Amino acid sequence: MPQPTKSGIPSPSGGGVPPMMGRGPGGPGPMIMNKAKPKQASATLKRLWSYLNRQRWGLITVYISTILSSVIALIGPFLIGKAIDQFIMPNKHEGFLSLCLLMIGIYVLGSLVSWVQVYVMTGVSQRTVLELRHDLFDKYQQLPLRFFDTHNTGELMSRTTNDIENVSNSLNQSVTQLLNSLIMLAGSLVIMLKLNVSLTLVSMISIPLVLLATKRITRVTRKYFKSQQQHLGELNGYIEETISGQKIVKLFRREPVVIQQFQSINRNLNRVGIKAQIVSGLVGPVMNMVNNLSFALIAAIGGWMAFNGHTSVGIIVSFLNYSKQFGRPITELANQFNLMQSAIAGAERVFEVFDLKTEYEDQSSHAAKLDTVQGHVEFQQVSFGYNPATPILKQVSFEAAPGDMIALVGPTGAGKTTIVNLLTRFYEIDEGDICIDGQSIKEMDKNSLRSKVGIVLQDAYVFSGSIRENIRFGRLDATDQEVEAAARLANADRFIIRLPEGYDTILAAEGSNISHGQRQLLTIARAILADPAILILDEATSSVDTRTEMHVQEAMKTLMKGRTSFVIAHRLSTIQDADRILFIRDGRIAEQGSHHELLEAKGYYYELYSSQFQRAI
Ligand SMILES: Nc1ncnc2c1ncn2[C@@H]1O[C@H](COP(=O)(O)OP(=O)(O)OP(=O)(O)O)[C@@H](O)[C@H]1O
Repeated sequence: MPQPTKSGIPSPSGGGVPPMMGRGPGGPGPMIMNKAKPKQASATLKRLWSYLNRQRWGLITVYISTILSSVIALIGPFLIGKAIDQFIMPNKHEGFLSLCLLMIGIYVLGSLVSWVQVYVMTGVSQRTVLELRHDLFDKYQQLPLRFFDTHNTGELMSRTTNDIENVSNSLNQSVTQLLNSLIMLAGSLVIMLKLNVSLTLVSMISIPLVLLATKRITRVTRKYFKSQQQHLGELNGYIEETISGQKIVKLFRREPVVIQQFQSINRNLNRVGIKAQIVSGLVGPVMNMVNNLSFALIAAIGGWMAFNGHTSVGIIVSFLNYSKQFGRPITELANQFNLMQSAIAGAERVFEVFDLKTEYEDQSSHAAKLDTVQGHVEFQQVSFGYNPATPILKQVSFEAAPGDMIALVGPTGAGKTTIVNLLTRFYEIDEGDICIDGQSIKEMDKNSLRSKVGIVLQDAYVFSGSIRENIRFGRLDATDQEVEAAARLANADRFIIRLPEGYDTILAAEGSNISHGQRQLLTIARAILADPAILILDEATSSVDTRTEMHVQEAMKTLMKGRTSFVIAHRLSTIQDADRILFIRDGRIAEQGSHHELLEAKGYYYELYSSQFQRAI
């Protein structure tokens, strides 16, 4: 079972520059986002709508309650006008109380319906973002490692949290308000036309002004909102890297540099944030100004008409109320369009990930599922580069018989890890072929292939959770007895039973409460439990003490028994009895043979061996 790696990027070696200094989102490779043509806002909205529309019944309830509350709001001013013209002006008391009670009843009902609308809409929008978050996380699990090489963790987290949160906030308000505004607009217009046509025409002067201003402002706000989200992603990425690399930051006393770099990213975010807020904040005052001007104009003209007996005071009061109601939805529509820009910006960043190809997309539905694997592995003229422009492996060919132990040695950066990365199809080869038991891995189902290949990485990765859960990650249906048996075979049992909580000890994030060697033993136990036919071992002997090293070596030997194993060896002492040693140099197999054959050949291996065991020769 392949172990999850945090990323495909080789872990920082602790050089003079902390890992977070140069790396940001983006970089070379074909899996980069944000380079695609900017999506049309309407296409994004349509996609967002398809998510929202999955809550059909909730939405229908929202529509009905919105229509009801809007109609109730439309009836109010009509009744006020009626009260003035029929009761107050003629000084008539009979029936006035009933009208007042009717008005109170209608407003109470209006509030109740609004509450239902808010309640249901909150559920609808929350479920929508729940699905969005689920689909995004699901997508992350299906993207090839290449994607994670070029995007940093914090930035991806930002998409899952901030961007989706933005969508949620906007959806919650916009859907109901948009509908409400449209109904109010249409309703007010119809009633106003009925009340007074010329005054209605005066009210409509503001519409083109509002439309023009909204169009201008929203275009700019969407750009700034998206930029704000991008900068926030960058900021989160930087925080994540700096916190993961705290040890190195402290060791190299780079706190001031890190703070300074953070400050620079923070300022950029602040700059864009201010712009986004200022521009979007313009909408309210601009709309209010237009509406107030139009209100004053109607009041003046209407007042003049009432003085001259062209219409009644009640009608003018009703009309003024409607003209306010007519102006409000226009302002709100403008505001909602503006707010929607933030949702669109967030959704665009989420959909960008959705549009990436998963690593299973090219896989044919007839891809072979492996049953039992003997473990015969053959590399045939394999060439590969992470980036097509820089080939890393060149024409690599070798063969391993079932149960063989193949050691890969050679200088750093020669391509040893790359060779094993290809065996699990973490990356696809450019040329040549890799066959397991005579069948090309290209034709195999990836999951099935990976279930036959176990990896124990140098950078032993454990999850937060109990020790038992961590070992069981190798095979989810394993019983407690099987988990413990695997731990015993891996020599991990000794340290586990000495812990106060034993197998139920909870490991902190990334296993920081146990030692590196212990983490390694756990990952060996995990691989034993998974029982793969083929094994990849990235030897980690440098960071553990001699006793632990002995335990790790012993456990690895147990693990390798009866399996085809590929061992990336850093110390040559451990691989002398390998069936074949491949000396990798500059992406090619420079030499291959047994330990003795290679010593006799007096080539690269001999040189390396001599430098490590000068006295032994
Ligand atoms: N994910 C990646 N994206 C791009 N280039 C990579 C990636 N991983 C490795 N490389 C490059 O590929 C080359 C081979 O790296 P690889 O990790 O296979 O070397 P290695 O022999 O395992 O080295 P080491 O002994 O230091 O682990 C190096 O030049 C490295 O920079």
